[in-house]
Amino acid sequence: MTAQLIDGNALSKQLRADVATRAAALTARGVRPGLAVVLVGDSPASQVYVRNKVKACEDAGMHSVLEKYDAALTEAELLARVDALNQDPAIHGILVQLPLPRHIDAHKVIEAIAPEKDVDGFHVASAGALMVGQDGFKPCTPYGCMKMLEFIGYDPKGKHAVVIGRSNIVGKPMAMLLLQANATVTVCHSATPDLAHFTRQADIVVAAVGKRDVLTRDMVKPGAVVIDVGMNRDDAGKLCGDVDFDGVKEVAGWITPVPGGVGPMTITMLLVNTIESAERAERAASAR
Ligand SMILES: NC(=O)C1=CN([C@@H]2O[C@H](COP(=O)(O)OP(=O)(O)OC[C@H]3O[C@@H](n4cnc5c(N)ncnc54)[C@H](OP(=O)(O)O)[C@@H]3O)[C@@H](O)[C@H]2O)C=CC1
Ligand SMILES: Nc1nc(=O)c2c([nH]1)NC[C@@H]1CN(c3ccc(C(=O)N[C@@H](CCC(=O)O)C(=O)O)cc3)C=[N+]21
Repeated sequence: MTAQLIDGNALSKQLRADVATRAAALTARGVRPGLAVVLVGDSPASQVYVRNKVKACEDAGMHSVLEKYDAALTEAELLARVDALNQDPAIHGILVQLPLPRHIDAHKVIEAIAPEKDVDGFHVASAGALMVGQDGFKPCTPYGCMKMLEFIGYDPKGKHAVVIGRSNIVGKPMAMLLLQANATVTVCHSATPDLAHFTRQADIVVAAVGKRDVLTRDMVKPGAVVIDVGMNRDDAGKLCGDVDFDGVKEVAGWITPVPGGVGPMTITMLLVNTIESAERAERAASAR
């Protein structure tokens, strides 16, 4: 059996067209949706991602501001910038690219972002809202993974989902969203003794570790949906995920590629959250 591909580029194209329509409508009503992306330091990988985000914004007809700072920027200076963006009515979403240099406390910076502009969904208020089922921004990567399941018409209800990884930005919120969608969820991590024992039972596997070949074909139940969040480089320097794609595609029912899978969906959901934020800001202004 050969798995069907879940095309993150194709789904992104659909969803971004809707974002562009909403952006045009908002702009026509005098509210140009705006995203600020803040990058500290000059890691080449971050530069690429950040440029992609800004370009995606512009393509959707949204306003975007890229603020780049030297790695020596102090925490106080960064907090002051975040505060200025919180006050700026032209900005509806603020993204501070992670990781930050070691001398800056990332938690402190994320908590400084106004929750109504937290389009990354990383603020404790957003995480709390997700946990208790209230309105708030969902983290873009897991949100994008849920959209991919929806796209293929796969309802997680009653299914066993295994999430590999428990970070605050991917694994934990992914587990929460799957739980909300009525899956039975298992979360595995570096202290899980026999990963394959769990993944072999899974109808849905989400790999979010950051290591190549974490999931191989012997670990996958035939027909399972396999979502690969990982972003790694192989020995030749080529981009690859956490999943041994060539092996796993022979047993899985569905699989996401890297590149062209979850990565573009993350950027798409960032645009979706930003447009949603701008629409909320417009409603709040008209209610005043
Ligand atoms: N496509 C996209 O849009 C995005 C991709 N990424 C990529 O996704 C990957 C994960 O990112 P992120 O969540 O931030 O990473 P983290 O490093 O924060 O988390 C990795 C998780 O994997 C777990 N882990 C490590 N080794 C193993 C193992 N051998 N078996 C099982 N679990 C293991 C860790 O366990 P423990 O908690 O015990 O340490 C941890 O929970 C990275 O490759 C990253 O680049 C991230 C964000 C967006
Ligand atoms: N505050 C913050 N928010 C983030 O959302 C965030 C972050 N920090 N730090 C880094 C991670 C990583 N991340 C990716 C987004 C898109 C692709 C992406 O578009 N990938 C393309 C390939 C890109 C390439 O060719 O290198 C693809 O998979 O097809 C990858 C990774 C967002 N992150």
